Amino acid sequence: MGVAASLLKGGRRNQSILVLGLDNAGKTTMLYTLKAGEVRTDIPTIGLNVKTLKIRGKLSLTTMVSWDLGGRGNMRPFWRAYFQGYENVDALVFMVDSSDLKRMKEARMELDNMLREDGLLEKPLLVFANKQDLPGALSVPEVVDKLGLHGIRNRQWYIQESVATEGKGLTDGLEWLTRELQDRSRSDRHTCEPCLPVKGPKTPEQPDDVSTADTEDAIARAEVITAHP
Ligand SMILES: Nc1nc2c(ncn2[C@@H]2O[C@H](COP(=O)(O)OP(=O)(O)OP(=O)(O)O)[C@@H](O)[C@H]2O)c(=O)[nH]1
Ligand SMILES: [Mg+2]
Repeated sequence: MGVAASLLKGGRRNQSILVLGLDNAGKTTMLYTLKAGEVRTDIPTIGLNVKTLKIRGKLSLTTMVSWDLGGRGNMRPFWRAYFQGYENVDALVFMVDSSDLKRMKEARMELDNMLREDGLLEKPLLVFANKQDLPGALSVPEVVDKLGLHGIRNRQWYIQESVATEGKGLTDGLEWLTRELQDRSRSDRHTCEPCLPVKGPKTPEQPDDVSTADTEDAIARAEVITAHP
C-alpha cells in the first residue's frame, strides 16, 4: 500500500492530509495532474517522493507539501513513526482503483486499519473512487458498499468519483475536504480560544510564503514546484 501525505498550510495554522491507497490506485497521478497540464502515468512510487504544491486562489496562496511513499507491503509501522502517531494529521484521503475488483477486499482492509489508528479517530475522510474511465469500474454506490463506508461512525466522510489521469473529480473532492477543514477550524476557534499553533509532521521543507487560504477557488490552479525525484 502506498501513501502520500500532504501538509496543507494556510489560514491560522498548518493542516496536514494523509493520502492513502493501495499501490496502483492513482495517488501519484493525482498529484501530477493537480499541476495543470502535466500527467505522468508511468512511474510506480519506490521509496519516498516529496513534492510541494502551490495553490493559488483569487486572494490567497496555499502551500501543500506532499509525501508520497509508494510500494507494496505493510509500511504502516513506518508511517506511524514518521508521522508521530498521526496526532497532527487533520484529514485522510483514500484513493481506490474502482476497476480493480480483485483488490477491493485488500483496499477495505487497509482503510479499516488506518481508520482504527488512535491518532486518526474522528478525522474527516475523503474517498476517491478513481479510474472511472475504465470498463467495469464500480460505481460510487458499489464502492461505498465494497469499502463498507456506511459502517463508518464518528467521522465525516465523502466519496467522489474521479479520473486522476484527466483531473476529473479531483477538485470537487478536495473542495469538500477544504470546506470540512475550514468548518472544523472555525468551530475549534469557538471551543478552544486561544488556539495554539499545531505542529505538522516532520518535513524536509517548511514553506512559509503562505497567506490566508481560499481553497474553494484555488485547488484547480495547483502548481507543482518541486519535481519528482
Ligand atoms: N485509466 C486510468 N488510469 C489511471 C487513473 N489514475 C491513475 N491511473 C494509472 O494507474 C497507474 C498507477 O498510478 P500511480 O499514480 O502511479 O499509482 P500510485 O497510487 O501512486 O501507486 P504506488 O506509487 O505504487 O503506490 C498508472 O499507470 C496511471 O496512469 C485513472 O483515473 N484512469
Ligand atoms: Mg505513487
